[in-house]
This record gives sequence, structure tokens and C-alpha cells, in this order.
Amino acid sequence: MKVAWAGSREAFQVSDRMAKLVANDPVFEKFSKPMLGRKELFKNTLRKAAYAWKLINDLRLTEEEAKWLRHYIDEPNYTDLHWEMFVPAIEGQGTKEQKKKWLPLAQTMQIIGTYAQTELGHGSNVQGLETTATFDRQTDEFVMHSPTLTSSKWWPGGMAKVATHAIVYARLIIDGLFHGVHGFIVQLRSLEDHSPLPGLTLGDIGMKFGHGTYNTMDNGVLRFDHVRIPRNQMLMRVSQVTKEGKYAQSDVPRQLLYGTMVSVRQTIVADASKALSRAVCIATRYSVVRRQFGSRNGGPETQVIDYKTQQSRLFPLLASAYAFRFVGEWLKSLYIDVKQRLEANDFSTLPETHACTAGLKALTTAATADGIEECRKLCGGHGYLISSGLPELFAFYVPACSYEGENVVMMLQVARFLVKTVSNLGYKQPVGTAAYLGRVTPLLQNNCAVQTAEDWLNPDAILEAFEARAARMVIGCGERLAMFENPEEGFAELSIDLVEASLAHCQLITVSVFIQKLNHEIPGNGVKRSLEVLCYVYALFLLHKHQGDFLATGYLTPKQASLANEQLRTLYSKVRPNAIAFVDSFNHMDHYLCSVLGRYDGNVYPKLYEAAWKDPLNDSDIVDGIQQYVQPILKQKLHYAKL
Ligand SMILES: CCCCC/C=C\C/C=C\C/C=C\C/C=C\C/C=C/C(=O)SCCNC(=O)CCNC(=O)[C@H](O)C(C)(C)COP(=O)(O)OP(=O)(O)OC[C@H]1O[C@@H](n2cnc3c(N)ncnc32)[C@H](O)[C@@H]1OP(=O)(O)O
Ligand SMILES: Cc1cc2nc3c(=O)[nH]c(=O)nc-3n(C[C@H](O)[C@H](O)[C@H](O)COP(=O)(O)OP(=O)(O)OC[C@H]3O[C@@H](n4cnc5c(N)ncnc54)[C@H](O)[C@@H]3O)c2cc1C
Repeated sequence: MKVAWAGSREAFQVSDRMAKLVANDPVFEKFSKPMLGRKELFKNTLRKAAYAWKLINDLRLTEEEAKWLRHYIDEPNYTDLHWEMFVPAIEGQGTKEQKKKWLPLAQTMQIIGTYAQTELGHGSNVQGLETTATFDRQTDEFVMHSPTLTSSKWWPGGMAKVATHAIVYARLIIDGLFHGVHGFIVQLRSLEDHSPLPGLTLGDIGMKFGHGTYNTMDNGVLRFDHVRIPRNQMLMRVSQVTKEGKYAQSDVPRQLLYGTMVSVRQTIVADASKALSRAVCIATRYSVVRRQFGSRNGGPETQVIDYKTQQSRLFPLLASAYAFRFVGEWLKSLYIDVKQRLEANDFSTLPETHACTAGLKALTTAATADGIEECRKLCGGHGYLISSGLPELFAFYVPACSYEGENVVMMLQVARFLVKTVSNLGYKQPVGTAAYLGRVTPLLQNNCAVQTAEDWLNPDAILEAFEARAARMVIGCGERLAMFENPEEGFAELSIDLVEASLAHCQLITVSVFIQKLNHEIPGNGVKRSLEVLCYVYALFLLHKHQGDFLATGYLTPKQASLANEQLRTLYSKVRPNAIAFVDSFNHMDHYLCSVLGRYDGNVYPKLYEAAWKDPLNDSDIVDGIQQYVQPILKQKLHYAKL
């Protein structure tokens, strides 16, 4: 199962080696992080990042190994933006000459970059950005300027204190004409003494949610006061500006300017299963250790994992972790394919890839963030302790619902893709993830044939149910949209339904990828059978949760919906014996989990007790402030107490 989770034996070995490297090195200790102040916390992160870079070079780690190393260090920092956004932006949007100049500098970290798109006034609406890049023909330069307070760049990670360079998105202006938003490579700091270059105002935007997690990142603010950069620092794969000031567009579509976001959204989907599996591992192990009620004749109480209600909250999350792992793997292969096509100037699959990365980013991050919080509740009161590992994990993870495309905004992008697909149905056969929309007639006409709970243990029945629900919701939206004279007004009016239809489409993708995975790639019958159980749990849990959709579209009868729920209860009993094996298969080490409740050895209570004594408040019996503020209250002699 560890191999199935990792994707291959080699993938398992690489990640396992890197997990151990990090866990066994005292530099990467992280349990005390929540006790540190912001400055100490930040310096500590800089120290770890520098040491990690030294390890990467000394040990000659591959790109894959370096990624795992950074992952297991488990502290967001400037290198994430450098490797995941700055470098890919140059790779995707730079010309050959630009790549030749900038990539070697970035790949050896002689320069450190960030991705400066969002502003104080605009994040989602990229076309609304206000920073200007005005071409000056006399000097062959662009003048970067922040004309308003709201045009201040706001959020870019690593920008406040570390990055030497940034890809800055700004409105291109030539001779007073606006030519859309483009990316520019801008140096921010001196490579000699790290001071901000003239004309730039740079700072940190302030503390963020959760203490010890995202505050390791220096998210920054940046303002330009007429800062000049050479013309050849505009990323020019998509559009070019000549020294005469002529604006030209190559046959590469404009959407490629958004390519870095497609790349990162793909990574975010791949990472969702890591965060969810971490929370599920903690909650499952603790649910086996924790006992409440049910003692008979002085025997042990019931392990809380044996309560059906606990199973009904925990096991769908376990199944979701596996579903997200597989859909992440699938999306990566889709992305690699589109990347190769884009390099060969084949842009045909970009719209579908954009819809998949946007939609699955929204689906997986929302479910993971909610899932982590549910795992915290599944651990009862102790889940609220920092030492459970869950509050910090939640604080670290929850901004994923907003960054790289706010989730609802992303679902509306999926909706645009679906509406377009439906409106083209007469003359363009949909392919890939939208192929089912080419079979609307049977999907709209045939209803579910399930008659017994057993009938739900059938991948074809499940797939058809999810296809029929999504098709009916999408087609329904299409029909209602057609009644509006102005399509944009219609889209806005129906946006709630469109987001729901997009979710149904994305859930269909996750379910069908899970089923495909079982059909083709699982080594070993035992592993395959166990994963089949999780696949059914995932699908039937979604069906139960969204049964309103399945009933309202008329595909299911109430009886069939209740049979699905009956089957789900039976499936939970099948998951229970393997629950610990399922979570051990994630191969998460104690160092990575950073959780007393999720310890591999289950030694929860003595370690919880021990961890409590490490709190700085327990350094002495009488702490600072008691003499000054409590003793006087105790000692005052009032005639009567009144509050
Ligand atoms: C950085 C590492 C992250 C890895 C995370 C993994 C694990 C976590 C580990 C550590 C974490 C630590 C740090 C990292 C954390 C965070 C970093 C965050 C970075 C950022 O947030 S960067 C800023 C991201 N900003 C956004 O995502 C903005 C969202 N808005 C948009 O994308 C667009 O503006 C819009 C909403 C899509 C609308 O676009 P608009 O220009 O108005 O045009 P439209 O008319 O709507 O569309 C035009 C056309 O283009 C199509 N389209 C839109 N986007 C794309 C795309 N990306 N690719 C291809 N095509 C696209 C659209 O569908 C339209 O097509 P038509 O055919 O209909 O014309
Ligand atoms: C931790 C973190 C790290 C970040 N790192 C970076 C970075 O490195 N570089 C960078 O450039 N940016 C970064 N960002 C910014 C991030 O990309 C934006 O915050 C994100 O894209 C969301 O945009 P917004 O803040 O403008 O949200 P808004 O769009 O203002 O969202 C507010 C609300 O409005 C709704 N809404 C907006 N538009 C619509 C619409 N058309 N229809 C319906 N509802 C709508 C949303 O659903 C949401 O509920 C980061 C953000 C965070 C939280």
C-alpha cells in the first residue's frame, strides 16, 4: 500500500529517504516553533533554508529529492516562491534569450525571485491590476510605477525581506495605449548589501492567521516610484515590444500569461493529499488510543474509532486523502502533457487543463481545509492543543482556499468551460474530462437501475450516477442561460447554480480517476481490494452528502439514495480492521506529523503530560505578573464584592 500511495517503488524510496534525512537532523527540529516570536521564527526559517540549500548541493540531490527535502522541512519560506513560481514563470513566459540569461542565475540561487501579481486592491481580477509599465522609447526602458495606494503589490511571499528579484505583473502602456497586463523581471534589492534599490518601498504585510506556520514567510508590500528597467526584462514569449515601441503578439495565446498559475494549481492539488493524509493519520491513530464509555464488567472502555458516528466522519476523509492522491497524480500527467504541447506550440488542450487545475484546486483545498478541522474535532478537546499538530496544520493549510485563485472564482472558470462545451455540442464533440457531455441523451433519459444495497458495489453504476448528475446540472444551467438576452447577465444571475454544477463535474473527475486507478495500476490483489473499499466509500459518501442533487435531477429515487447510505455503513465496517494500516501507508514519520496524538507508538498520555511541562509558563510556579496583578487583588480588603 505504501507503494500504491507513493506511486511507484522508486517514488517511495526517494520520499522515504528524504523524510528520514530531515527527521534525523537536529537543525530541522520544529516542535518549539510555536513558542518563538516573529523575528526569531523568521531567522530560524532562514537558517533552515540555508542549511537545506547546503545539503542539496553537498549531497548533490536531484530536483525530485530537493522537492521532498523542502516538503519535509515543513516550513513555508521564500524558496517556495522562488522554485514554484519565479522559475516556472521565466520558463513558461520567457523567450529563449531570456531563459538563457535568467534561468542559470535562478537555478544556482545567485538571484532569489518571487511572483508579484496581487495588489492591495486586486487579486482575483488580474486585468484590474493598476501597476503601470510605461515604455520610454528614448532610453529603451520601462518605467514601473505604483500610481495609487491600491496598486501596491501586496502578498508576494519572500518579497518583504529576502527576494532580490520579482516577476511583477503590470499594465503595459506604450504611447498612452494600454496593451494588457504583462510580466516583467524587476530587481528589488542590491546583490551586494541586500538593501532595496532606489525608488522601491518594500516591507512585510504583517502577522497572519496561526502563529508558528505561515509567519515563517515574509509576505510583502512593494511600491514603485518611477523605477526604470531595461526593455528586455519584459517576459516576451507571448507579446513583444520592439525598441521602436511597436507592440506585437506572437501566435501563442494570451492565456499563456496565466501559465504559472496553471502549474502551481497542479502542485496544490498534488499537495492536498499530503495535508489531508497528515490530519487523518493523527485522528485515526488517536481514535484507536482514545476510549470513552461502554465498559462492561470492569473491562476496557470502547475505542472511539468503533463508534459508527466517528467512522462516518473519519473514514470518508481517509478515502478522500487517497482520492486526492490519485487525482493529483493524474493531473500531474495531464499537466506534463500540456507543457510538452505548449512547448511545441500546440495549445489545443490548454482550456481543459485550465478548467481541471482550477476546479480540482478548488475542490481539493476546500475539502482538505474542512477535513483538517473535522480531524481536530474528531480528537475531542486534545485536538485543540498545539501539541496535537492539528491547529497549526489548519492555519498553514486554510489560505490555500484563497491563494492561487479564490475557490469560488476558480469554480466559475470551470463553469465557463462547461457552458462553452455545452453551447458547442452541435458541432464539436467534447473530449477528455468533458467527453460525458457528448452522451447527454442517455444521461438525461436513463435513470438509475440500482435495486439493492449490493448493486452500489459496481463502478459502472457509480460512474453513471455521477455522470448523470453532472450532465443534468450542467445542461440545466445551459438551458436557463439560453433564456437570458445578455449571456454575461445570465452567467452572473445563475452563478450559484453554475458553481454547484462545476463542483459536480469536478467530483465526477475525482471519482472516475479513482476507478481508473483501480482498473489499471494497483499491484497486488490485497491492496487492490482494500482500495476498492475506499473508492466506494469516497463515491458513496459524496453521493450521500449531495443526495439533494441526485434526487433533484431525478436520476435517483429516495429509495436508491437510502440504499447507497445503507451500503456506506457496511463499508465502514470493512475499513475499520485496516484503518491503521491505511494511515501507516502514508509513511508519515513522527517528525513530520509533529503531533503527540498521532504518534506511531500510540504512547499518547505520557507524552501529552510531558509536552505540557515544556510550556514556558511552566518554567516556574510563580510567573511574571502574579505579584504585580494578582496578589494585590487577593490582598485588598473590600467591604463587599460587587461585579
Ligand atoms: C508557490 C508554491 C505553491 C505551492 C503550494 C503547494 C504547497 C504548499 C506549500 C507551501 C506553501 C508556501 C507558499 C506558497 C503559497 C502561496 C503562493 C501563492 C501565490 C499566489 O497566490 S500568486 C497569485 C495568484 N492569483 C490568482 O490566482 C488570480 C486568480 N485570477 C485569475 O486567474 C484570472 O484573473 C481569472 C479569474 C481566471 C479571470 O481572468 P481574466 O483575465 O479576467 O480573463 P477572462 O476573460 O475571465 O479569461 C480569459 C480567458 O482566459 C482563460 N484563462 C483564465 N485563466 C487561465 C489560465 N490560468 N490558463 C489558461 N486559460 C486561462 C479563461 O478561461 C478565458 O478563456 P475563454 O476561452 O473563455 O476566453
Ligand atoms: C497566504 C497567501 C499567500 C499569497 N501569496 C501570493 C504571492 O506570492 N503572490 C501573489 O501575487 N499573490 C499572493 N497571494 C494573493 C492571492 O493570490 C489572492 O489573495 C487570491 O488570488 C484571492 O484574491 P483576492 O484576495 O483579491 O480575493 P477577492 O477576489 O477579493 O475575494 C473576496 C471574495 O469575493 C469573491 N469574489 C471575487 N470575485 C468574484 C466573482 N467574479 N464572482 C463571485 N465572487 C467573487 C470571492 O469568492 C471571495 O469570497 C497570497 C495570498 C495568501 C492568503
